Amino acid sequence: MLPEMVEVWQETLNWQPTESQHQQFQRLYAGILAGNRQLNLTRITQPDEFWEKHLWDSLRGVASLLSGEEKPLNIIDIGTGAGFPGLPVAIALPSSSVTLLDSTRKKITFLDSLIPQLAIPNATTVLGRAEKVGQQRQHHQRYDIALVRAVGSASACADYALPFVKSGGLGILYRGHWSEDQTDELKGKVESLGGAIASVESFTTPISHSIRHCLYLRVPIRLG
Ligand SMILES: C[S@@+](CC[C@H](N)C(=O)[O-])C[C@H]1O[C@@H](n2cnc3c(N)ncnc32)[C@H](O)[C@@H]1O
Repeated sequence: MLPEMVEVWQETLNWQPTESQHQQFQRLYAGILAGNRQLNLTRITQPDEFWEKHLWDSLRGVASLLSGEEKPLNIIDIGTGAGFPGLPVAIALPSSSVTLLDSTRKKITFLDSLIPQLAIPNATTVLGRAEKVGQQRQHHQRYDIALVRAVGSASACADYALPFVKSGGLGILYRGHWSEDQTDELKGKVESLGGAIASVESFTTPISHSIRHCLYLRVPIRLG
């Protein structure tokens, strides 16, 4: 069973799951544990660790969207693996559409069986490589937000994410340790892709106090 962590959600993200969202998180945890018996999906299986690294960390990247009235957004999670950060985001933002993209067929097959069990009607999957799918008409510059966690270097993640992002939208890169020098190094890359580094947020996770960063890459509003 996952811990409820009501106060921690509230204090750290100014948000807490409803009872039905908490049940969806429980079903997600059970589904990942069951999937892990056949597939090597994640090393993170203990309840507290799963809560922190898969649920809380996934939602920390979109914290600013959680409180207040939800605006329906088109979101893609690139290299989603077993569904992170995309599935917790789809549960927390039920008015938004979340596309889960991965290049590994067995991961997408797993997600296709998991999504109906979790009753998440706003999540769908796409099988393919980000470099290719991001150039397809139905995906190119179609998303308000592109999320990328643990898929490669920051430069590669920016390369994957920004082609999906529409004018005025955001690429969100989930990183561990990060330095100002790395921001300076990434700046040219992001600008060559037509974006800008809007902000870098640094935080510690609530249980293990691990250091994390989120990089917010803005695609400017294109005129004309
Ligand atoms: C280390 S896992 C991270 C999974 C998840 N984002 C997380 O944080 O738990 C990386 C995933 O990215 C996928 N991947 C790697 N390169 C990719 C690409 N070019 N396009 C789409 N998916 C890719 C892999 O198949 C794998 O499932």
